[in-house]
Amino acid sequence: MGSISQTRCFKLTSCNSNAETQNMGVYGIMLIAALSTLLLIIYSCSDQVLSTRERRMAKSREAAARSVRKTSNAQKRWKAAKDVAKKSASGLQAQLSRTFSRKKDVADPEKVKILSQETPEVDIQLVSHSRPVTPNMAPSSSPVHKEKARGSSDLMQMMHEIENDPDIDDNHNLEVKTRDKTVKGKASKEKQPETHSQIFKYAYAQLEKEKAQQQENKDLTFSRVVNMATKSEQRKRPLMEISFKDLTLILKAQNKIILRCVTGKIKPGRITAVMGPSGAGKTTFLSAIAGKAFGCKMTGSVLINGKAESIHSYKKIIGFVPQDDIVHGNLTVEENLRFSAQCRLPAGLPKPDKVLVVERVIEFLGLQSVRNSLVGTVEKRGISGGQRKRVNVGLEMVMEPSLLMLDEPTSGLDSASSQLLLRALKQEALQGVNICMVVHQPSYALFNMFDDLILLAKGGLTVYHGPVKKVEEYFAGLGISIPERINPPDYFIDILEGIVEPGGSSGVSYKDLPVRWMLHNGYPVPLDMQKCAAKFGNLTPNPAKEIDPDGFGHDERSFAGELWHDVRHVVELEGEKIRFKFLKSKDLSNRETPGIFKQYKYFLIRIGKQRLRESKIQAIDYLILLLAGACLGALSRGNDQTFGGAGYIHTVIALFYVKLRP
Ligand SMILES: Nc1ncnc2c1ncn2[C@@H]1O[C@H](COP(=O)(O)OP(=O)(O)OP(=O)(O)O)[C@@H](O)[C@H]1O
Repeated sequence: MGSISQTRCFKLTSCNSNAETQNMGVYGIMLIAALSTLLLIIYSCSDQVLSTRERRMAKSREAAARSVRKTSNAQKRWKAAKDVAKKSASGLQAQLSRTFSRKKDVADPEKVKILSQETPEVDIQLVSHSRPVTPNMAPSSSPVHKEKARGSSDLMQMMHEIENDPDIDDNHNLEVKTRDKTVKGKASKEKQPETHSQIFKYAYAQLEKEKAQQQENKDLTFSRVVNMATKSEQRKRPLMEISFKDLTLILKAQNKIILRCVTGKIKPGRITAVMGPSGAGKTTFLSAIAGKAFGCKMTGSVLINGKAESIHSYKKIIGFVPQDDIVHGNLTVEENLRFSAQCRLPAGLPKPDKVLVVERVIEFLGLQSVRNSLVGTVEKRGISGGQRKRVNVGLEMVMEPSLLMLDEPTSGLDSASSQLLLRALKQEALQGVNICMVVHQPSYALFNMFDDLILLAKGGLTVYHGPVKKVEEYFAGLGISIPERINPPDYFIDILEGIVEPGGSSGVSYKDLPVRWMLHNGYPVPLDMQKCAAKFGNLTPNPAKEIDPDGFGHDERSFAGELWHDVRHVVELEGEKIRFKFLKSKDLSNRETPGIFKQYKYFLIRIGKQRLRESKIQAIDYLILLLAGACLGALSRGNDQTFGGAGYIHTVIALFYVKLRP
């Protein structure tokens, strides 16, 4: 009698096919074990791959920075020594010429007159050292004189050599010697630095040079600084002056006016602050200038460099920093900036110059200490709020814009961080960038760092637009003087909010201020404001078009009519956004950014990095899924009739479970 017990078959090749005895469970367990191990490896090593790579890069960058710093310090010491040598040389000259003249006086009183005429020539000859000192000028008889003259001659020789030494460059045109080749400044002209270390040496050398230049500029007049800035080696940016006339914006959905009759100009090389009470239309104003006021009907005109062109034609050289974050939380500070620079700087710009731009922005914004830190997400904390704000601004600064608009970049920052940001923006303005930013009640120190001010009242009306230095004078002219120990911007906002009654003899109410501004500049006053204008004895001969400030066309609509209006508005709004994103208007920016494939490549690299950083979370997800699948699979055995359908269902349930996980 043979045994009826079945032996389990583990080896597929030796089993009868489809035999009941095939033990597939073992293969399942092996597969699950292998996958779990792989996921555990990913979980524990994914961060390591990136961080090891970053550490290596950081090391080579730091070495490059150290080497450049060392060279720069050596040059500074050399310059100082040269200055001292120059000083002693001129001291010696003065002494020599004094001695010569005295000698001549004593030796030949007849020649005093002639000598006094010739002395300057002696000096010139000594300084230039182009000709030997003639015997009749330098007495040769005295050994002391001979010694002095020789000393002076040697010194001048040395000076001359220093001046003409090609290896020593006053302008810190640093020569970066690497193991295999020499990388000279100005990468775009010379041979390109190739390795990571060479590129950083080049970038840091340029930065040192710029710093030295700034140091020299400190003592110069403003016009000379501007002159030098425009002559500097940094690429010149096209200048953009934006003038706007009677700019009025009406919210289509609610037929509500949110900006009214705003007239003025924002200029290149200046920082304009837009201030006003909450809801005054500051963000709307910025959006209108940037061509991003979606869902609004805009009237009036916006001119670019005096021409009626579409602002969209300059999209590539306009930076816009919105109130909300635009940074990627799971990238480091440097990666965020680099990605923005790669996609938005001119395609033809050599890589070292792109690195230089990023390094310059990191330096300006004081982000060196957190350059390798993750920006951070809700789940994973990263850099501080203030640093995050600065990275937001940096994302737009690295694209080297000509017009930079910022919506409340200093909100939530302490005074020191705000000033640091403003100083960085001042540097940008020196490059001819037109900067316009919304600020909320800045400190007095910060307020004085702006060049121009646009003060808006509720309803989007202008109260003042002009230099910051003249705002107090203007209000004083209206009889509004700022009380002592009160911060002027705080006082203006309090008046415009209606919290504080403007003092003084004029009896001006905050509601009168927009009309006063219109009358002050001779702008046409809208009909509905004429009554107010009459109070001040002025009526404009050509009043502006009448608009109902609280909206217009309050026609009663049926429910269907209202629904149709809303749907049409939503469709129009989306259409505007799509047109803005995808429709190409004539490009007048004169900048060729990387093509679609190159941008896609950068995008893939960025996504790859982000996924790798998220892989810890993903690995846990898949591990849970795997274990859930294994447990549920074990409960339901597949056979020829069901094809393991129940197992699939359980797997789908497990997948849902994983995806629903917070
Ligand atoms: N798309 C929109 N939909 C509805 N209302 C809008 C829209 N855009 C602007 N507004 C309204 O227009 C007015 C001005 O808004 P805006 O954001 O420009 O003000 P703000 O001065 O920047 O305010 P804050 O200082 O509080 O940011 C507000 O009353 C706002 O509600």
